[in-house]
Amino acid sequence: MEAASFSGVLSNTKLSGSNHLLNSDCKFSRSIPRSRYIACVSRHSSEGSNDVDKPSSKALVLSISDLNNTNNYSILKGSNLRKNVNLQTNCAVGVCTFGENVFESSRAHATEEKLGVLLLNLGGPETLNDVQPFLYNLFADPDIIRLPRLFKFLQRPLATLISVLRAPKSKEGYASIGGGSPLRKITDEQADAIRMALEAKNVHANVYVGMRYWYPFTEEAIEQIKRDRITKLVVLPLYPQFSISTTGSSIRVIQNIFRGDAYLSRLPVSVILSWYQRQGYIRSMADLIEKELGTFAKPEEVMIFFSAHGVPVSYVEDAGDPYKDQMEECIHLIMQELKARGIGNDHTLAYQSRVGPVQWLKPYTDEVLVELGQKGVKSLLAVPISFVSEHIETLEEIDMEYKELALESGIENWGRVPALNCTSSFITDLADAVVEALPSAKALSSTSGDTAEESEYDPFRYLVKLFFGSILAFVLLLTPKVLLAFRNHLV
Ligand SMILES: C=CC1=C(C)c2cc3[nH]c(cc4nc(cc5[nH]c(cc1n2)c(C)c5CCC(=O)O)C(CCC(=O)O)=C4C)c(C)c3C=C
Ligand SMILES: [Fe+2]
Repeated sequence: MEAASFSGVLSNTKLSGSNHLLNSDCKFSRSIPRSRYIACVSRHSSEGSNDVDKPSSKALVLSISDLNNTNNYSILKGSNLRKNVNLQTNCAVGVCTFGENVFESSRAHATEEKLGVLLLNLGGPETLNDVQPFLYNLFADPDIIRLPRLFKFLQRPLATLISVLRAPKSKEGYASIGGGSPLRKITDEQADAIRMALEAKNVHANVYVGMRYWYPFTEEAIEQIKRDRITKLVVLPLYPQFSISTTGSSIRVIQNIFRGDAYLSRLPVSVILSWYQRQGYIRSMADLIEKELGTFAKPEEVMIFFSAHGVPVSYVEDAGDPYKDQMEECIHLIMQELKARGIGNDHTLAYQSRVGPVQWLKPYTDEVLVELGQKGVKSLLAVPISFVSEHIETLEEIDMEYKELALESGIENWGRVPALNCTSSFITDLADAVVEALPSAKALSSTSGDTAEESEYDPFRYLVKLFFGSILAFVLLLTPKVLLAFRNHLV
């Protein structure tokens, strides 16, 4: 097989403003400078191929640009990003390295290499008391509530308002699955399993877990990485598909921390941006689906129902989030794999878990379930596809809410594919992804120089914007339509 190498640049520019994690007892309630980043991944290989594991000769350039500043990814739309998403189909793993083109790559190490793997995940409340502060952290993330620049100052008050309004409904959900999220436990188990799978390949690594919105926070994991004097790091988000709201948000946090730290900015790092196209993952998903189909009396009549976590349409259409394209590609690859095994069931994709009064990716899971029931579909297998661990949206939303809705709508036989969790073929594949990412690890910038945005910072302009922004926000928030929308969609 032709060897492929990945190279890229992940450069950032500091902006005025700050991010806060403000849950009451969070150790990291400190200002973290915001940054925007441009991540480019290019791939070089001398031979093209359609095989998932054999990269084509075209360079892959995946750019993620200007998250905070323009609040959109529009400069990528229709050009690089669309092209790249298609190219990524043939790519074994999308790897991004920090700073390669800009800064000198890491020199050979005189000291012994100490490998670290940082698993990124969302995090979830462990008790019902954690729910509101967890939601606060989530809604305070500018990659989750994407406010226009003029309204950025409303991020935290809005996060407080929405988290307080949403908390009772969320608490009910977490109460019904045992009083908290299983995410931390499962992710710890996955970390352990990946460490052992690497050991089996004679690769010795410390594996860390960094959550975006709850303990152990990404900041804590990075502190530990520093204490352990890791000399090379692979960052592996536990989201198969890239979204601004998941992998994008976590990478931004890492970048902000790394660029301000002398040790970290010199640490060679590879970031695996997405891995939904890896054969090991596709085959593991197909295995689970095949096994679960076997539990139905008439497996060939079962509708395979992929239910993906939704994102607001504006992420995809205005900000260029590749999530929808990657999701469709991912499902195509799984269905291809099933077909190769002689399984030709009908399938469909819908999006679940919408929050708030904006348009989310369609079709919506609840609406499609009703339609399928009305059309006479009798057997349905739900496949959660955005996430690789059991969590509230599989255990409560799919297993309870959607199941009930499906049965009410005329579907008689219901099944659900379990999350991959620690499935060994899947864990082995993630370990392979880590090993493949190692050669492209490069150090992030050690230069921090002021950026255009910083030098453009003008306190007078800021105050004027704040003044008019506040008036506009006040008027908007009091609009009966907005108030009603909040009430209907959050509680
Ligand atoms: C409001 C915007 C949200 C976006 C955008 C979003 C994207 C997104 N989320 C996941 C995965 C998970 N989300 C989880 C919980 C969760 N997500 C949101 C909101 C958005 N998610 C909320 C408010 C919550 C809390 C639960 C609730 O109140 O409904 C979780 C569960 C964690 C757990 O506790 O078990 C996961 C996992 C993806 C993959 C994604 C975009 C692609
Ligand atoms: Fe979510």
